[in-house]
Amino acid sequence: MTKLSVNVNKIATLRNSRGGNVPNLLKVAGDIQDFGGQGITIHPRPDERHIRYQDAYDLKPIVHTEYNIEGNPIPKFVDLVLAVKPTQVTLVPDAIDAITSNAGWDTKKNESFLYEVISEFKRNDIRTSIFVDPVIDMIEGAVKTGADRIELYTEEFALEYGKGNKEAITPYAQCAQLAIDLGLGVNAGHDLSLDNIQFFKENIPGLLEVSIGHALISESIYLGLENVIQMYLHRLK
Ligand SMILES: CC(=O)[C@@H](O)[C@H](O)COP(=O)(O)O
Ligand SMILES: NCC(=O)COP(=O)(O)O
Repeated sequence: MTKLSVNVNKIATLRNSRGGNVPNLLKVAGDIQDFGGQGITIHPRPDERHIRYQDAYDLKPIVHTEYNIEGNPIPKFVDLVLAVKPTQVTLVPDAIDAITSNAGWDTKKNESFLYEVISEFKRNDIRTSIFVDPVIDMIEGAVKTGADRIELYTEEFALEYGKGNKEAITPYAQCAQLAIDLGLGVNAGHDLSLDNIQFFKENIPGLLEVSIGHALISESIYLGLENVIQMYLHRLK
């Protein structure tokens, strides 16, 4: 079974745009789990433009499914994760000013750095995953970092699949199989959506978890809009 972990960054983006508490991030996280979501993912960025560091603490008692915190392991992030103790930490090499995650780790160049931070998280019983491009060398390098899992960075797949290029799945399927053969668990995320998720799932062996935010929240708006318009019209009669 593949678990669905819902990334709630976009809920925090909307909340922060007005400075109040609407939408209420904690309520949304609770509702997602009540509706069957099997995990909550957050990706606090250093500028706290969506998830604030305080949110990571506030969500801890709310998340009774899998709690996944993603981010670049700068000291402030490492301290946060060690204090919150989520189920899983996913390490992402995003630059401070990146608009969103845009690359996986070079697991060969960063092997000793990753090995050290991963060891610290593992000593604290936090499962570790590292964000990687679907490149065989990077999967081989990932094993040496001691990570429990990889998260395949799926933006390229999503882009190509959207253009009709189903062959784009091939490097992902090969890397997933290699990861399994080498003893790594396989997660995936970035730009997965209702359009591409079934094809991705059907073609990736041993897919343990997907984390989905941007598309899922957008789809929730599209699919909820008609209902809400009708509710307003009813009140305006
Ligand atoms: C790690 C990853 O793939 C990202 O998709 C991510 O967590 C989303 O971050 P933003 O919501 O800041 O774009
Ligand atoms: N790890 C990927 C994630 O959490 C969500 O990515 P996206 O669906 O917002 O692109």
